[in-house]
Amino acid sequence: MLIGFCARLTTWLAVHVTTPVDNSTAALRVADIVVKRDGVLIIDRISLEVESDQRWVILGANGSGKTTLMRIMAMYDHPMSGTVEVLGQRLGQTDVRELRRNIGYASAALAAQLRQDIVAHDVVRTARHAALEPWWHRYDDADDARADECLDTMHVGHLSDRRFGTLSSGEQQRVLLARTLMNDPAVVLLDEPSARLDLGGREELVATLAGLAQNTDAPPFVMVTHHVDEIPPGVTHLAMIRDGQLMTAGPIDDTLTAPALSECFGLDLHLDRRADGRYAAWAPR
Ligand SMILES: Nc1ncnc2c1ncn2[C@@H]1O[C@H](COP(=O)(O)OP(=O)(O)OP(=O)(O)O)[C@@H](O)[C@H]1O
Repeated sequence: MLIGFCARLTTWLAVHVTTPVDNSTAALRVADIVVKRDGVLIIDRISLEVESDQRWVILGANGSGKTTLMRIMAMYDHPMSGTVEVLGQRLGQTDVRELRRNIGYASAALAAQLRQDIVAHDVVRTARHAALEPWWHRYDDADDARADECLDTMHVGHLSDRRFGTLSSGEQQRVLLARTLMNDPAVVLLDEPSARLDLGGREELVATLAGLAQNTDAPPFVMVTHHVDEIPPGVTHLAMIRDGQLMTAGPIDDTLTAPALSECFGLDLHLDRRADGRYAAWAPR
C-alpha cells in the first residue's frame, strides 16, 4: 500500500508539479538577512542560495532560528536587513501576494494561523491565492476539483468537509501538505513536515519526498527537520543553523558529518549513512 501510494503521488507530482523554472535564476536567495524580535537577535546575517535543481534540508536545534528563516523565505515575514529573492524577484520590490502563489509552504506556524473551524477543503483551496480564508477571492470548479485531488493524494479526501480544528495532528499535517501541492508550486518549503505524524505516516512522507527529490522535473524544496533519519534519499544539500547563524551549508555529502552534527546539536554524536541513502545519528554511551 505504501509503495502504491508513493508511486501515485510521484506520478501526480511529475504531472502537476512541474512549473518551469529559469535555470539561470536561483529559486531562492537570501543574503545577509538579520532578524530581531523584541530586541533579541534571532537570525544573524544568514545567506543561502537554493538552485532549481537542488533539494535542501535545514538542521538545527530547538530555537536556532529555522522557522524564522523559513517564514522569511516563504515571504510571510520581513527581515530587518538583507535581501530575499524568490524566483529572481525581490521581496519589497514586487507584489508579495503574487509571489507567494508560487511557493508551497507548510508549517506549524501557518497551521496556527488557520481558523479552527475552516474546513479542510478550504485550507487547501485557499492556497490558490496564498490566502488563509476563502472569503476574499472567487474560486471556480477547477479550483474545487484541484483541492479535492490534492486531498485525495494525501489520503485525506474523506476529510474534505471536516473542520480543521477537529482533525488529529497527523490528519492536519496531511491537509497542510495537500495545501502545498494546490498551486503547482515552483518551490516548496516544508517546516518539519513529519512533525506529529506516526511512524507509518513519517515513512510514507520520507518516501514521497524522496520521489520528489529524485524527480528532475519537480521543483526544488527546502525542508526543516530535527532528525537525520527523516532526510529523504535524493536530498542534495544541507544547511546547519546554530544560534541564528549559518554553521555550514553545501552538498550534503560534504556537510553532513558527525563532527558538524555534534557541533550543531551540542553533544557528541555518531552518524551512519545506510546503503539506501537514509541516515541515523545517536549519542554513544
Ligand atoms: N517575539 C519574539 N521575542 C523574542 N524571541 C523570539 C520571538 N519570536 C521567536 N523568538 C525566539 O527566536 C528563536 C528562534 O525561533 P524559531 O522558531 O525560528 O526556532 P526554531 O529553530 O524553528 O525552533 P524549533 O526547532 O524549536 O521549532 C527562539 O529562541 C525563539 O524563542
